[in-house]
Amino acid sequence: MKKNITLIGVPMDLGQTRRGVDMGPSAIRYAGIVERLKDIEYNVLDFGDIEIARPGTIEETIETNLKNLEEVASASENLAQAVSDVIQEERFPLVLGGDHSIAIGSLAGISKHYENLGVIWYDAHGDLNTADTSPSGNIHGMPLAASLGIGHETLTRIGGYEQKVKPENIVIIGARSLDEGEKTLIKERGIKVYTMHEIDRIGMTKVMEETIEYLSGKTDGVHLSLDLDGLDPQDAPGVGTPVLGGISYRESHLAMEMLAESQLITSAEFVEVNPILDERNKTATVAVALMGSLFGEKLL
Ligand SMILES: NC(=[NH2+])NCCC[C@H](N)C(=O)O
Ligand SMILES: [Mn+2]
Ligand SMILES: [Mn+2]
Repeated sequence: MKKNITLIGVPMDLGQTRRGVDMGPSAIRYAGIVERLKDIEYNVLDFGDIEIARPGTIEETIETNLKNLEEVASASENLAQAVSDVIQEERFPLVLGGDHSIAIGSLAGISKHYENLGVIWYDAHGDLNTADTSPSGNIHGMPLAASLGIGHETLTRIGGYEQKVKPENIVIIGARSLDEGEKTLIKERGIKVYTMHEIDRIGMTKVMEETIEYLSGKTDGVHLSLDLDGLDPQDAPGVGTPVLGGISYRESHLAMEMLAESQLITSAEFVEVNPILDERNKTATVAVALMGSLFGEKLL
């Protein structure tokens, strides 16, 4: 992994309806991410935050059931540019959310630098909805579909090009809440998914070994998109859409450590930290600890 990291905060809460997730980047900084990475010898720059328009301030020109579409699209374009610039400077982009809709912008900025980008989607959800299949109209339930080039044009065309990731280059880990349309898409496109069933059954060690093996042969870079709700709500309570029966804190550390060893990850984002719903900044603290492991922190 590269020794230079640039943090990009994305105080976005318009991809869903629970306020507070826009404070995620501050909470993660407060939990000590910069010091943590400097302690393990990284050169860390903090880019600051991407500007997010207040809801309703951009003129609505598109007829749609998607909430805050114009504002999410505008922030995504800005994020894509910032992330792309960081890669151009040969630094590792570490994006701090914000709700998961920001992955649309991250992937738009990252993918043009790779022929065959891999994506690890660590999440309770698939985030594979479109305007037609979404039960909520919340864009944070759509970023993976949009990045496949499926869904509303405004979202699939961010960055000026259509498909950011191929279905065979995606691995979803931790799934336990999928809508019907998402299940259909997973089957039709052949997306690899480790649900909680597989994690319980074969264990996180095997899940990560297989994931690393699956992606290392065919990708020239791998983006980790980690939604804190992939973890069990007991370990990460500060999230807007918690689902019982998730990945434990320990399993998650193991996963990050194995990714660090593999040296496969070339960009990452940690999303859905909502300090208002949290217990004494626990979820941001967990996020920082996981980032430590992802970047090679060791006890001894
Ligand atoms: N990034 C997230 N937390 N996504 C939750 C999505 C929940 C639900 N599947 C929806 O589309 O509304
Ligand atoms: Mn989720
Ligand atoms: Mn998600």
